[in-house]
Amino acid sequence: MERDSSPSDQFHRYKNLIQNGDNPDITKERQGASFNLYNMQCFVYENDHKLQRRQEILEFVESHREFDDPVHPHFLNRDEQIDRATRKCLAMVDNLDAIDVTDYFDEAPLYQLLTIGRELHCLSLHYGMFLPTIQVHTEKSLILGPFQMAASKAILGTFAQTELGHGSNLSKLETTATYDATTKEFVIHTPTMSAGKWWPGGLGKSANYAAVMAQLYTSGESKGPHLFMVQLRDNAHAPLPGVTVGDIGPKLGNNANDNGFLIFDHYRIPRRNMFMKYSKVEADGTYIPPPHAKLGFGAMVLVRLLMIRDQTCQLGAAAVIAIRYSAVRHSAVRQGEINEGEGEVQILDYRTQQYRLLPQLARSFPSSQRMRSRNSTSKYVTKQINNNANMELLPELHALSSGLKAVITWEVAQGIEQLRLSCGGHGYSRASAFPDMYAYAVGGCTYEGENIVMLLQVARFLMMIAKEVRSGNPKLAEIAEYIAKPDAVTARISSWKTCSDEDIIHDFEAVTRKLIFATFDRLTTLERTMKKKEAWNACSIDLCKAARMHVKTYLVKNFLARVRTCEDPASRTVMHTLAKLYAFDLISGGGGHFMKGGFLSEKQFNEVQLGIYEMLAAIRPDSVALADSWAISDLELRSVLGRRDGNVYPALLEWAQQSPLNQN
Ligand SMILES: CCCCCCCC(=O)SCCNC(=O)CCNC(=O)[C@H](O)C(C)(C)COP(=O)(O)OP(=O)(O)OC[C@H]1O[C@@H](n2cnc3c(N)ncnc32)[C@H](O)[C@@H]1OP(=O)(O)O
Ligand SMILES: Cc1cc2nc3c(=O)[nH]c(=O)nc-3n(C[C@H](O)[C@H](O)[C@H](O)COP(=O)(O)OP(=O)(O)OC[C@H]3O[C@@H](n4cnc5c(N)ncnc54)[C@H](O)[C@@H]3O)c2cc1C
Repeated sequence: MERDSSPSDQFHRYKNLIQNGDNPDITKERQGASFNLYNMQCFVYENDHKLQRRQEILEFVESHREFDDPVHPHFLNRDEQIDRATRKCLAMVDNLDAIDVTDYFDEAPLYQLLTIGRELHCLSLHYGMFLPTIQVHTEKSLILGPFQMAASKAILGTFAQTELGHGSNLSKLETTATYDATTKEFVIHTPTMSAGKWWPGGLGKSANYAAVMAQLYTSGESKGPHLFMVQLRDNAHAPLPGVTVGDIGPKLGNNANDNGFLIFDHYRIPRRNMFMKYSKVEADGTYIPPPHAKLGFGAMVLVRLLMIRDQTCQLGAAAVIAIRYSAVRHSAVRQGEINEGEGEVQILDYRTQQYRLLPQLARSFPSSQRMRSRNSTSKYVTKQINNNANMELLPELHALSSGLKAVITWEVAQGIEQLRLSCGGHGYSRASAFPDMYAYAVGGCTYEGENIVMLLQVARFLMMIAKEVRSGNPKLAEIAEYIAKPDAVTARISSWKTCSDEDIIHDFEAVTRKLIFATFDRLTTLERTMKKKEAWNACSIDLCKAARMHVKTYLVKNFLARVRTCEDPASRTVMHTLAKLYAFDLISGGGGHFMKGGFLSEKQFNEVQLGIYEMLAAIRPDSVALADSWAISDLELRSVLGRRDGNVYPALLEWAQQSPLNQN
């Protein structure tokens, strides 16, 4: 039987209805902004040079055909996804001149987003961890060879640390590297099933080398986990004898990445393949320890810092999508009319919708800003370690990177989910980009240090500071100076219009201090009757709460400080309101901590709630322009719902048209 019309015909009939030009609602929103978009974008990206570089990189990618996608990636199967990502990846690294490759925080991630998209791929670990491991852990005199080979892709590597049985607890890893002084080799071995490496990205099919974390044994003694450079596959890419390797199968996301497993059977590598910048094994087997026991974990610290910025940008992009969509979407049901009879409203006008969107938008700014200065802190710390063997800043950097990683990846993942829900049914479609964003972001809560485990590392640092403060002889890191300030009995917060930045900071610091000392007192009391580790476990929920609050206080202080540097008054005004919304929303969410002991009165708490509602109304007219201030191109956003021109419905039809089910 002949059909009236194919899906394709029907689609083309609709396509004729596509309007030319931008959606009028979104244009009107842009015209109503209270600030100059360019000035705001310069503030967000710190200067116009960075903004200009974003545009140049976009133009470069758009003008190179090898970055095109003949088929929309959403409609590919896993093999095709891996092929596509690999092809793009190679094109990307063949054109590295387009970017400043040393700019890990801005240009490199942007370039990758524009070329491949939002997912880990076959070379993510090569560039994200293998190269940094070589940089951080190879002796200066030896670095050139391996670095050049890795940089030129003569070898492709991954970072193989996690095992089937142990991921967080590095001290219990089971893979062994036993030094044989007679042959001057290490024997790498997987002694049990749980010792098999599991998860390393790019290991399944792509990598021919790995930085392998293994327990070092020399002269019959165990020396703890150390890193080794291990060749896994030969020139024909077949696994070498003694190496069993493969892919671990599909995951929640990042399926273009071939995460893999790895088993060693008494596999021998030369002595020089141990990464010996900090600790060494001499030819006769003598062990030389590192200047600081945890220097071997340096590459992880660097990647945690990189993740913070990258993940925050995902939240920014998710907020852009949801805000733009909320400006073009109208509520069609009668109860959706705010004033009956006046017709449908933009969903952006619902206060509940603003409450879903704007705190997430606010959340996306502070951590992205701070990462720029964290970048210089990490460079400074690395320099100190390299030049002077100065380890003093290491605990601070570890606590800060672990804490920010844990708080931000969690907030980003939750934020993306909230923003997805705010887009109703269309948020559930992959066309929106939310499912891919969420899958990417939520992985960050686990990899590079499971979030709770990371918070407990921050708590260790805070308990150490609390102990020093109580002993009256504190040696305080900059991020912890407030812990030694005198107690405050009452909160200062008042109406959002009148309360100062100092008032907000005062209250955050006071509440965090109380939380830290209450936890410290509970811990020390329990330690009188329990073993230390049992007492720690009994207190661990409070320890995590204190750690989270410490990180949030840090973020609030830095957001407010950054806003003060904004030179354009109109941009500063709206950013300041956004920073206050961020702080007030945190107080509202953490009300229990603030109201404990009557620190924040009920009247003040009501002011906070009312302040949030009023700030939502104040920011509402600027919300689309604020989303635009992220300066994210459509290619980077990869979302039908978030397109700049707001022409969502025809684009959704066009996207669905590519489904293989519609091809016959
Ligand atoms: C593009 C890139 C994509 C990335 C993809 C993902 C790649 C990966 O996931 S790779 C695998 C990542 N794995 C991890 O992150 C594992 C997480 N676990 C760890 O880091 C550790 O086991 C950890 C920190 C939890 C505990 O370490 P452990 O040796 O047991 O130490 P612990 O006994 O708790 O603490 C010892 C001391 O060392 C300190 N310390 C621990 N780590 C560090 C560090 N990195 N730097 C400085 N100090 C540190 C602690 O602060 C503590 O100090 P103190 O005694 O003064 O309080
Ligand atoms: C997408 C993805 C990519 C990855 N890529 C790599 C890679 O390239 N290379 C690599 O080596 N690894 C990689 N991993 C592994 C990753 O680093 C580990 O999964 C991560 O470190 C957590 O370890 P785990 O899986 O053993 O979790 P576990 O430690 O088993 O955690 C399970 C639960 O136990 C809790 N827990 C564990 N220890 C404690 C504690 N001391 N106190 C309180 N609670 C605790 C955790 O909070 C969590 O709730 C990847 C993982 C994912 C998901």
